[in-house]
Amino acid sequence: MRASLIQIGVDEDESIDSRRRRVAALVRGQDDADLVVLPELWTTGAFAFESFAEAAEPLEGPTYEAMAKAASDTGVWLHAGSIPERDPDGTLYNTSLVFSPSGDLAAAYRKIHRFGFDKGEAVLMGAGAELVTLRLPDTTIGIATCYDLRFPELFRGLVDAGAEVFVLSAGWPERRRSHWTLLARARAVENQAYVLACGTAGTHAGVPQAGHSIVVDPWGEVLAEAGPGEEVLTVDLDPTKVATTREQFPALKDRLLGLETPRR
Ligand SMILES: NC(=O)CCC(=O)C(=O)O
Repeated sequence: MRASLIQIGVDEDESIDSRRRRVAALVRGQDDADLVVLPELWTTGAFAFESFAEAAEPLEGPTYEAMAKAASDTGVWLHAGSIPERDPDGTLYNTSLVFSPSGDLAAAYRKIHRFGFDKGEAVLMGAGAELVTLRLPDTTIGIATCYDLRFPELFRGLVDAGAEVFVLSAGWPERRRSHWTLLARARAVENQAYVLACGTAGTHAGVPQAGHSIVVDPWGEVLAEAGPGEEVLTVDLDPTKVATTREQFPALKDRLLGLETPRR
């Protein structure tokens, strides 16, 4: 299974419309991939809080339309990153969209852990309440967004729901890049799962982005890591490695706490 993570440069000198067209063209260039992954809130930038309300879209808004078409034109599964979604009741959500190769919406995930403590996303957006997994032809993906990476219980929940590959869109800042790499590897090791973590490059709202999108295997080895700029990171995964790792080193079976306590 080939995955391409498109680490988009998100700077303020490019309009949202122009970036949307550019990203659609980048997706269309990945026709040898099975799964293409985009970052969090790449239309506005994850830290451009002031622009969320104005840029918010209904679920089936312009980004949905452009990405559904890009997925079907290219014939790939497309995790289109997240959009600032405006629910019909007016609430904003940080919502990730996944399209099938025919351009149908296969999954939508509203970010559960909102970043910003008592400001920014944490006060401007509502919290999602549902874990989301999706069966692809060769594996089951579990979806998470950026700050979620700090909450291991979310990933355990995804494992209990069958996830073998975590797909995480992010807009992670350079300031905390060491946490990004460490946490991506930790989530892979503790869950014996692949982690595909796609971030942004560039600077928006005065916050330099970390880049360094990363793919980690179920043993915690880094298979590929991007640099700081805009880049496409392509990697071949072997989904059977998840089951093999879990059989050969069955630590997940020794869980004693939680909802699904195995008995041996
Ligand atoms: N957009 C985010 O969720 C940022 C998360 C972050 O900066 C951190 O966890 O550190």
